[in-house]
Amino acid sequence: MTLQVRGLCKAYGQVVVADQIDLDLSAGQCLGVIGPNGAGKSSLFHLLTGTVSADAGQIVLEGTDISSAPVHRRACLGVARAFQVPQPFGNLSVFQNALAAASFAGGLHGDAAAQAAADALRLCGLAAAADKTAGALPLLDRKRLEMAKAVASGPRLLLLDEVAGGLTEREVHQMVALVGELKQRYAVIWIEHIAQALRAVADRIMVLHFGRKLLEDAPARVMESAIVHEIYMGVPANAAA
Ligand SMILES: Nc1ncnc2c1ncn2[C@@H]1O[C@H](COP(=O)(O)OP(=O)(O)OP(=O)(O)O)[C@@H](O)[C@H]1O
Repeated sequence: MTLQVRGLCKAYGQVVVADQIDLDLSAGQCLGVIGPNGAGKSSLFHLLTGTVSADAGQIVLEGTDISSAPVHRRACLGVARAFQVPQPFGNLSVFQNALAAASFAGGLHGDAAAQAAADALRLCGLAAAADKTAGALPLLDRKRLEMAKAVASGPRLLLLDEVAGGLTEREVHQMVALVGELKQRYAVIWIEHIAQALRAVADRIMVLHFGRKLLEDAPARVMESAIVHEIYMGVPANAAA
């Protein structure tokens, strides 16, 4: 098991962002995460990466308890995140961006870092763009680079934060194909508002609301569930029965 989370809790005063969250995820699996604005989706990623510390609960990555580990330690152990808004070093080349991720987040040096960067670019469809200036890439390629940086760091757990947001329908298909490739190697958690993208690649979808896991099930069952209709469309669960 790549990731085991037990009883994860976090509140900011009265605002509960994680309420006894349990998760189990293995390499080869993609867990989709949905929920209305403020449900606690981004907070879950902050708690997993360590940018925010939990009030209670346990996070175990490949058998190592990382609950109290700082951000850089978790990154070296294999927690990687691709952000919704790509944040490349705009003046550096695509390759240099991937190399920086392999070096600083992945802890690699010399040839090993260069190899990891090249492999990540190839996997993410950016090999031909390696020498381009990162800031000049079109949006889909900037998103690919965001994923490649995460891959170059040597992840075990890949956290994808709305990586399909802002893309055209055709580009969303390409992103789905890429996530499908990545999940064959890593455990993937994907926060995404685009339902058909999650349906296409997620093995399970978790629904968060006020920090609580309301549901975790196969995508089709989640999308058809009365709970999801209620929290997104205001249709009372008992009215759908
Ligand atoms: N540092 C903080 N201090 C106080 N409240 C916070 C803090 N970070 C998040 N919150 C609150 O916690 C709640 C959950 O926020 P979070 O960003 O996790 O939600 P989300 O599901 O990712 O929402 P969205 O879809 O809008 O990105 C929100 O009400 C937010 O205002």
